[in-house]
Amino acid sequence: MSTEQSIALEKTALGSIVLGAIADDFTGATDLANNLVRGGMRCLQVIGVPQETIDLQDVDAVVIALKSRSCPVDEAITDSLTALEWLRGQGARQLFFKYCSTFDSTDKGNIGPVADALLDRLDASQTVMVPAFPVNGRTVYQGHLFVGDRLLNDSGMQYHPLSPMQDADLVRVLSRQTTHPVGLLSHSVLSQGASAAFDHLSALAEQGTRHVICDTLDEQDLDILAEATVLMPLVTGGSGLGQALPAQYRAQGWLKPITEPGRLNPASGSMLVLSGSCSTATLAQVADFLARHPNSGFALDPLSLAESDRQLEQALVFARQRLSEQTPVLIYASADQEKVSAAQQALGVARAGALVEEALSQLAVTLVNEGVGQLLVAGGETSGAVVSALGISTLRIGEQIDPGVPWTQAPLEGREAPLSLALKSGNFGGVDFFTRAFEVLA
Ligand SMILES: Nc1ncnc2c1ncn2[C@@H]1O[C@H](COP(=O)(O)OP(=O)(O)O)[C@@H](O)[C@H]1O
Ligand SMILES: O=C(O)[C@@H](O)C(=O)COP(=O)(O)O
Repeated sequence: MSTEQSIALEKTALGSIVLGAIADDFTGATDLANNLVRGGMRCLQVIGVPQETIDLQDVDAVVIALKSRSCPVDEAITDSLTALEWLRGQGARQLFFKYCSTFDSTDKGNIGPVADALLDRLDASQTVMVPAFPVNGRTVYQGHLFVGDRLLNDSGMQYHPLSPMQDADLVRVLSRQTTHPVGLLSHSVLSQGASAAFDHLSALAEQGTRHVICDTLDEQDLDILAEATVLMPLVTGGSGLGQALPAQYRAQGWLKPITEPGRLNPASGSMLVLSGSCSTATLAQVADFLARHPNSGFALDPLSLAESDRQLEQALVFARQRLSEQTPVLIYASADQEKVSAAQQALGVARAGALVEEALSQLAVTLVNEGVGQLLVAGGETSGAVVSALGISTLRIGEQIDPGVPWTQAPLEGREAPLSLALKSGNFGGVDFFTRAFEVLA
């Protein structure tokens, strides 16, 4: 650890929580919170930077969910720094900047600029970049990100509506987003263990290498990385590292023995799925749901939404009728690459996305008010829009449905029973996710 790192650590080592995390989207935040809970931490997820005092007495980790993945760079930096200051105010010993396991970003950012701003504010000289999430097939080798057996740029992510990933070489991708040197911790070093990894990071820090992309093939590599980086003021990456860090915090004596995660209240109310994700896994989940539940799905189209409110009203009528039959209902804008491109060409990328997010948010608010109690939202940006519209401020983490996606519960103003809510990352979950999720809850 460099002197700068130890000074920064000292500054953040005074208070109660162990880990403070800043997630660049809501599904990513839930994914990380889920893995921290699975690692034995008592974790609270908050939506945006809390404006009121929160009781953190029985909390080891706070994950702040931001909607900063696809917004303008300056906004992402400001929001992330505000979150950082709040977390430091709670005494976080380590900070974690959570982004997507598929490194979703553009040449402008926001991963590089936000990481730089956080490092500057912490007076720290280096951080690691560990996007891998092996249990969901995201691995990194020689700095190249794989999804299953495909390179990132051949995985479907090259067609993402907001952050198309057309380059799998993360050193090169990040080098376009920062003026600082980007290095690699290769698997050949990692396989020699935590002290070899630590020495390599220190040597790179001495040469001025600020960001280090880390190869990661499996859970064992994540354990090694967690051990090598536990004393860094700031780590960055996907939720895989989040599952490995708690054991290291425990080894440092920072955590109490493993606690049973608290159970959520029994779910109640009708079942609704809102999907604005166009990722490959979601498209298959939509198709599977429609095959299992004929006549229980309603498709939204941004081109129609742009014309008038008619389609939104029709969706509402449809949902009300089906929900009264006590079966899960799906309302989706999820569409294949061709349809998404057509909408984007006609309306612009931002407007097409915003129309869908706005429509799904309005439906969520109305239908939750009318009795939906079990809500599944597919898509990171989509979840950000829906959860914000519902005015939710905190989430308790419950049972995992599939790796990276737990059920959560959120208190809602003016309502006795909390809302059961699952926020599904675009590419996570088995093909029958939209059906099985409700069975898990039952
Ligand atoms: N049919 C469509 N045409 C254009 N954009 C769409 C369509 N359906 C959804 N979108 C937008 O695509 C984006 C998908 O992003 P997101 O919700 O983060 O999903 P994922 O988790 O799969 O990345 C959202 O902004 C959403 O509003
Ligand atoms: O790390 C991951 O892959 C997820 O936690 C995540 O951030 C996914 O984002 P979306 O696919 O946009 O939901």
